[in-house]
Amino acid sequence: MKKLLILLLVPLFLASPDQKVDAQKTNFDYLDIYDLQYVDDPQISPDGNTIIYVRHQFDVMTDRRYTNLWSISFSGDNHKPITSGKLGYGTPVWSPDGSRIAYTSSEDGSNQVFVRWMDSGATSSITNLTHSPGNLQWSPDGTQLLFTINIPAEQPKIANLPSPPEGAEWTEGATVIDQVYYQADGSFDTLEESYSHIYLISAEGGAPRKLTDGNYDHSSPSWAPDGGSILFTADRSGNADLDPNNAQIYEMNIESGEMTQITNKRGPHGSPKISPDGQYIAYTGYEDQFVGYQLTDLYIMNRDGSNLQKISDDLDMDVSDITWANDSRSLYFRYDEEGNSKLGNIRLNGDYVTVASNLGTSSIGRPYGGGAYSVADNGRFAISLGSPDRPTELAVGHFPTRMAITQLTNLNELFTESKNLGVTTEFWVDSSVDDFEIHGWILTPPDFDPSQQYPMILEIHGGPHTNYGPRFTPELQLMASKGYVVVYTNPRGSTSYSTEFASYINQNYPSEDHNDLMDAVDYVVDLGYIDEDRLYITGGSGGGVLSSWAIGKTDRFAAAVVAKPVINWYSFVLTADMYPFFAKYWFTEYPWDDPEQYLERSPISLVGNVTTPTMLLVGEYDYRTPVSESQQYYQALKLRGVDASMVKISDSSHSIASTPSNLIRKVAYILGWFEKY
Ligand SMILES: CSCC[C@H](NC=O)C(=O)N[C@@H](CC(C)C)C(=O)N[C@@H](Cc1ccccc1)C(=O)O
Repeated sequence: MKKLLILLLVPLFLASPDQKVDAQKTNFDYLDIYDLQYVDDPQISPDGNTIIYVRHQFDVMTDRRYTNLWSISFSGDNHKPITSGKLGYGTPVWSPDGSRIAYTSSEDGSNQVFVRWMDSGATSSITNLTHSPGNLQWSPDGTQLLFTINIPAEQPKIANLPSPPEGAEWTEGATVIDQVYYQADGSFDTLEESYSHIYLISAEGGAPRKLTDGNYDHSSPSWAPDGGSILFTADRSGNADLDPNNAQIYEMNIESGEMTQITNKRGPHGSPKISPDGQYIAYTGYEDQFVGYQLTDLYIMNRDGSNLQKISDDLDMDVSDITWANDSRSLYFRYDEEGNSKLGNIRLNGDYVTVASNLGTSSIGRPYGGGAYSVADNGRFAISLGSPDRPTELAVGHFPTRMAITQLTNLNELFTESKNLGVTTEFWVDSSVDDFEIHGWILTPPDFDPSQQYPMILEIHGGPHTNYGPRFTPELQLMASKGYVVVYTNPRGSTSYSTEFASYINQNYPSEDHNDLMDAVDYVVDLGYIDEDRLYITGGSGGGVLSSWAIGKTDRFAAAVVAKPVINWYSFVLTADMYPFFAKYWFTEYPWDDPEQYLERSPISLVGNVTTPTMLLVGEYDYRTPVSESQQYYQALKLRGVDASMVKISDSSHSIASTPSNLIRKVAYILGWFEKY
């Protein structure tokens, strides 16, 4: 196994002014997507000696992503598969003594919990569930496992219908909906009303015991170190659907089932975890101000909820994925800083340090943040390590000794050795509106020569409270490999800079984020290698909002592809899957009470200015930004006589990139449209 040493903070990737292509290599192309392999969810054993990780691969024949579990030692030796085949294995968790792992798999046809004894390799499914398990957690003594499943509630019955005569072929029937959430992006069928409940099962199998009840969702279970109780979050007010963002922390005694509510401030209380010494509870969240962006902080409190303290005051970046250090004196956490996904360690007094940078995800789409890690009792850790130049690999380190991060896998070595990729260069530009500086990246084509003139694509991220960064992005690499300079930025509203920057667009979106995008375009055009007659603009979701807004404000773009946009906030909040959240947090009134507020921020209000040839592109089953949003814009453009087309991607939700062929279609239609103009 070849080991690569990576410095703790990898310096930023500056493009050489003149990129040389290797004649032995070929440019990255559509079908190459199927050859990529990604490391995800690395789980280090409690003694820090072995890492189990999830390997993602793609099957060109079935067009599916499949996952298997692999094992490797901390030294990089003994790299071997735990599972194989295309059935899907994931969410591995080590037993506290490191003798077993539990994981989920659909090997038996439906998703079940499996346990594997690591010394012998003996493996067995220990459940026989009718619904998929999640959130697997070993009890501290290793005898039991907690998990959650979604249990359907009783369905409404409004009509007494006659049965068809025997042998008759009638139409399917009707779908009766009376719950608040009846569609969720990613689930193509209408949702059944269901609630997430916590179950306990012996690690050797048998009948599971249901711990929670009622028509409430119970999430994020975790054990107390003595194994006598568990923590979880739930909104048991009875109004959780229409009044989101208000889950509280509960402690339940395992033996008696007695439940105590520990928190009561209005707002989300995420992932509660008890310190190994049993003294504190840590959780992530905020006190709800009913606006779109609210910084997620890290809190600690005593076991009974007293002495609540926010310990992440100095960070000003969202905290997620917390893990107590073994000595109960600090916590590990994930955060994004200036478009870079990081692992940090924070002491109880709020002092924090970066443990590792450049964490990566398994996305084949655009360069959004994220990543995964785990930490052993002795401070050894494993991360999913990203880079702009290759898919995510596995890396390890040792926090107490500040050991340099060591990359253990090189699953994509042959891929990177045989492909010419675009090169990512960072830039900052002063805002033309105020004192903010706007961060962006230029992805230049493999054979880039700055003395030549290139077409340019501005690609805009969604969220809007997310961030792009110098991360591997097959979607944008495909555009670069076809000869485009691709520019992407983090306009105001993006996370990973400051609360002030992210919350600027609270109930004010889109606004000066548009100016930030244009400042970035001006900056890159001024570098001298962009053909100003071939400026193109695209973006998805929130990026669809901003790209349609932009062509209503300027005609500088030769063509636009507006992907899965919101075009009309009034119709959006009454058709989108998460409508209670959007209506209550992104606007101050309901649409019928203040339609002006909705219209003035809707791209449809500017469609009368648009002359730019525009393609709409949307997944046929997009329930986040419904197809009707794209249709409104398409029909308005047609009525105005503007060149327009609309591409509906079959079998696609909002996450078009979750199926490789749909991602390929998305890029091919975007580039096909731009080539026309
Ligand atoms: C609690 S915030 C809910 C909004 C959510 N945020 C996640 O990023 C979201 O879906 N935002 C949309 C725009 C909104 C519906 C107007 C969005 O821009 N999505 C982004 C990010 C994303 C990527 C993959 C799956 C879900 C969201 C996008 O599609 O690029």
